[in-house]
Amino acid sequence: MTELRLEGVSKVYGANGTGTSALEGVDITVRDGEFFTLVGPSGCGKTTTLRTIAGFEAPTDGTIRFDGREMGDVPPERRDVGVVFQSYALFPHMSVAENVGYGLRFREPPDGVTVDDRVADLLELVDLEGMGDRDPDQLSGGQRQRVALARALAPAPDLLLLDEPMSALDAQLRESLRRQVSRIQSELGITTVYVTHDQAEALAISDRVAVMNGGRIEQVGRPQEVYREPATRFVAEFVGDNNVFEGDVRGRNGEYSRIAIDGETFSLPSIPDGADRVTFCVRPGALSQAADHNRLPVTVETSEFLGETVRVNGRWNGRRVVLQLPAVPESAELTVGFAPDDAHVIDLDRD
Ligand SMILES: Nc1ncnc2c1ncn2[C@@H]1O[C@H](COP(=O)(O)OP(=O)(O)OP(=O)(O)O)[C@@H](O)[C@H]1O
Repeated sequence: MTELRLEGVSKVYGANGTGTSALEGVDITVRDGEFFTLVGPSGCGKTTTLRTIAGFEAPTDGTIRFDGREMGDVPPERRDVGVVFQSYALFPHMSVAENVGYGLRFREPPDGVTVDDRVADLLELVDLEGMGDRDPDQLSGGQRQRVALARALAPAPDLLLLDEPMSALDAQLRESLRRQVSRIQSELGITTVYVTHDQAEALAISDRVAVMNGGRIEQVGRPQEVYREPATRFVAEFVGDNNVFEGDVRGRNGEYSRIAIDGETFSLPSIPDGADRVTFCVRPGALSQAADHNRLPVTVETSEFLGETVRVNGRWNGRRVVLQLPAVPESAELTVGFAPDDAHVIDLDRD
């Protein structure tokens, strides 16, 4: 099994590196057996990162190592990497079994088993036993992606790379495939890098997540860390709904700091001396009408019924505010508050 390391990896497309800068100094360590996800908006460099790991693109700068071994001169077919792309990319004129067996064209099956046995094992692993004789066009989208996964896993690669493998599927199928991928990954214990623009999917499926933006890594952490303790404003706003505020630090009040925003005073957990400005965030679920601290009046603009809760979009002094309430509010004006400990400080500045 394999540890993957990216050290200062940059990529500039175009002749002589004069075109688009897609990656800027990306440092990532993916631990042996880990399910690691690259998440970020369209164009942030996720696919480019995956393609440089696979060897389909050469980095302009930096180093990629598998278990300490530099991959610079190693071509893709000698990297022991299984890749699954967004589109199914199955061969339409080959049966399901032939598609899976195609993964073994460069390599003998592991442990001396026959190709047929290996293909049968893999079809069982992806819950497609008995479907080997079908053509790809006799399968659903989810089943085709499972064939693609079986094909990638056939030669027992050291590393599995998945580039938005579920994005062409409907929501229900996506969730069921997500559970299957998760089960298979932990059964095999294979080091996996997964790419998605869907932050909810990233949080649900990963051991750790790297949030990318503009070719850079904004934060790497466990899903709970990235969600509860975003390191940057971008992460706070990209991962789940959030409210980000900026205020002036106005001294202490016991164990709390006093913060002024538009002349109103708020209490936050104690802020280190020397900071004049603070950027902090409060999750929608932490803003409640019952809270008696840090109250702010909100003008409701839209309400979205989500089943268990209602997402309310509103404004406070011109700022966008998102609330998560148990029911659609009865009035267009309401006051909510938050407990100081529910605020997370993102950034501190001096004037
Ligand atoms: N072959 C290429 N030639 C030139 N520029 C490219 C090429 N591939 C990607 N880019 C550019 O590099 C940047 C990163 O693209 P990349 O595909 O890695 O992003 P992404 O995060 O995977 O986006 P998406 O989620 O839309 O697939 C973008 O600005 C893109 O336009």
